Amino acid sequence: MVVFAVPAEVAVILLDIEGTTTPITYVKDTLFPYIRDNVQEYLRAHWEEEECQQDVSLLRKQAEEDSNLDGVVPIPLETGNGEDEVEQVIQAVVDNVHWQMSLDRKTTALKQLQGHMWRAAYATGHMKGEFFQDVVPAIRKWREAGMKVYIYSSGSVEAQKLLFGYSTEGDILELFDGHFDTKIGHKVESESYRRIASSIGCSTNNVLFLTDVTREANAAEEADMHVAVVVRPGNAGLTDDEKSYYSLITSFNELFLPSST
Ligand SMILES: CSCCC(=O)C(=O)COP(=O)(O)O
Ligand SMILES: [Mg+2]
Repeated sequence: MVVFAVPAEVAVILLDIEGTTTPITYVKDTLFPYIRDNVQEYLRAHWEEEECQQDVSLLRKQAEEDSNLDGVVPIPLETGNGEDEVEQVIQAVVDNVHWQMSLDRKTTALKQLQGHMWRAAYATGHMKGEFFQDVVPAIRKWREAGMKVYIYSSGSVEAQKLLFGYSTEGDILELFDGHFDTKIGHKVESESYRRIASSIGCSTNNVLFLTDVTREANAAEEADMHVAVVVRPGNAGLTDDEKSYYSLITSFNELFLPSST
């Protein structure tokens, strides 16, 4: 087994979700289809609620920022012109969400709506969060060794809490010291990692970030975090240069903590 020796200065392990703790197939075959199939019905059922209107406003603002992108679907303002107009706006939101998802965009607006939609699906037992089998035992071991463990995902903090709160392993939220999403900044920007360390109250070099995406690893490393790239079944392939540059792990069991015997 290949071993990644965690540097002694590391006190915090920061984890990505999709492709790191959780199979990409779970996200692509369970989480995302639920959104595609249910977004229209969800919007019709919740349209009058403040939370839903806030989600729509954020998506509208994002569509304005995206106006130069190919295929973007603008979301018109509702002027109070009756049910037909509401249906047209809902259809625009549905088309915008489908368009963003076809590109696997990680905008805060899309992720916020998705988090709100998954709430009902988890609470009714329709979905349960899934993890690679090494994940939960390893996190328990790290915590016993005194490590703090945080999540940083493009999925909204609410969506993260649902995934870990309603999972095949039960409610395992207690295993995490905190959660970050794109509200702190995008995962491919190094400033986001500086903000995370500052919010935790440590230096960036006290943090080890585990992710499947090399652009994220690169941004974290630029901020002076330690990184290892996680290679899991179903993840995107790495180039030869990436394979030789990054420390790679295929299981959390390959992390060797300084206190391990
Ligand atoms: C609860 S996370 C849902 C998955 C998701 O929406 C996503 O975009 C995953 O991105 P990650 O940053 O975890 O790779
Ligand atoms: Mg990922």
